[in-house]
Amino acid sequence: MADWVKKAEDQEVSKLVNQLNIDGILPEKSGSNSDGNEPDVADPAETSLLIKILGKGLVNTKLSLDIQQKNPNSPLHSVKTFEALHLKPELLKGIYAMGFNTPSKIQETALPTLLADPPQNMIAQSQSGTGKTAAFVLAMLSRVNVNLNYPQVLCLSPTYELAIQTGEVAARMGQFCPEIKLRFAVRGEEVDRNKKITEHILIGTPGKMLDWGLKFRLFKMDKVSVFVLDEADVMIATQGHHDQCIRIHKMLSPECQMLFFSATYDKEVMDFARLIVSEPTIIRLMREEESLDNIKQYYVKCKNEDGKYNAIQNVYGCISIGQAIIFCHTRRTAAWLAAKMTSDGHSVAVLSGDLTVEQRLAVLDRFRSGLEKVLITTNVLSRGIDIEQVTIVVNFDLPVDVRGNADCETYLHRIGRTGRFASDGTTVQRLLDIPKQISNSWKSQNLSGLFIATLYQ
Ligand SMILES: Nc1ncnc2c1ncn2[C@@H]1O[C@H](COP(=O)(O)OP(=O)(O)OP(=O)(O)O)[C@@H](O)[C@H]1O
Repeated sequence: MADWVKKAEDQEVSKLVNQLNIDGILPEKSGSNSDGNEPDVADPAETSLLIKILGKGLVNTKLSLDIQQKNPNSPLHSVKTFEALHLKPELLKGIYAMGFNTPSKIQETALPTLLADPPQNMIAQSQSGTGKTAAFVLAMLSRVNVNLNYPQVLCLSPTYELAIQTGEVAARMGQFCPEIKLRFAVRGEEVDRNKKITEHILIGTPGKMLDWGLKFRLFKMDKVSVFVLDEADVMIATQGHHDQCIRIHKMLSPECQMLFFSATYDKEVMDFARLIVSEPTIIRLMREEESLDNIKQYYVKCKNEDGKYNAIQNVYGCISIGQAIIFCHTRRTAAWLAAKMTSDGHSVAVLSGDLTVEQRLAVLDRFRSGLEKVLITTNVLSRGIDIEQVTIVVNFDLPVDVRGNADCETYLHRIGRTGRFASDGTTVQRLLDIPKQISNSWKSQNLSGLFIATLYQ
């Protein structure tokens, strides 16, 4: 991320954005955040959960895999069918019952390594929805020895909700293997401290796992044979989780198979991975470069928020718009804009960080089904959420990072349909193509702010 911003800052558009009077609309960096006038930031765990729940099944991709092997003794191969993995028949039945016919792109290569004997360590990075969870859950279920009644598999997730999601996949995939016992190590789960844990698989959050394994010694960490660290990128972003994961990792035996999964590719994630996983096979599904060919970008210079509002009215006055998403910097601006647009007769929904995940899902459901035509939101919705029928994206406020610099990556996520972009900066270059010529009808009078609209064709 930091590299990306650096790269972007070197480029003209970034300078252009920074020259603008964005500071004037930045909220104060300190002080109370109860008035909704601070930048609304996305919580990575909540975003991840939202993406999972909203996901419409497997993301099919023709992208190539980047594979690196640290252990030359581990032969690498890929499979085109689940049968080729020689799984227990009950597990195969579970996979088919879930509607999986063939392995996904990442599963083709990851599964043989995940299931190999002797076990191999793995770091896998690929975007949300490409089949990572299904892959490691299958490995977890296949490694269990049901004759040994103690935890053999630990799976760490960053939050309660994400752990439950993984557990549900495990329960469905293992539905024909009732002898495999699973337990959640999450808040609210109480244990009898005088009894050892007998379940084979523990899925939970790092704090609870440390309590059960280290503080109360309810199972032996060094007897665990598979350790899965899921959503490692979100884990790092969650206060304290990084250190707890490392504490757990230190207690595992050197023979334990270490598996590490992440949807992002930042250096920080990779550094963390290297601490946890020795001699890994690294599998990365390259990120797709979003084609911006069918997207036209316009900017309108405006004096202030009222000027931006007039610009929106102009847009609505001169073209017919299906559905629109409007991004604001703060909840307060979002609420102000929503009130104004509503009073002008627009059907408006607001999605900001003060809503629970359930409420956000409800708002998105209504918007997706067309009940509202305008969705006003903040950075809580910048990544990974794809609403097909949206024809215009408006950056009422341009995204800035915590230091107040242009956040070009977030800009790209906002305007892109799926949030999938190349990491090599080529799309940044395309930002320079923002047409300098502005349609007359979009132009408002005294210009100093900036407003960018993106039209899908
Ligand atoms: N081989 C497959 N065939 C069909 N559907 C699949 C297959 N593997 C996974 N899926 C489905 O695709 C969706 C995404 O899979 P999965 O949750 O494993 O991806 P992921 O990469 O872990 O995503 P996330 O990072 O959001 O957790 C799920 O609905 C899952 O049931």
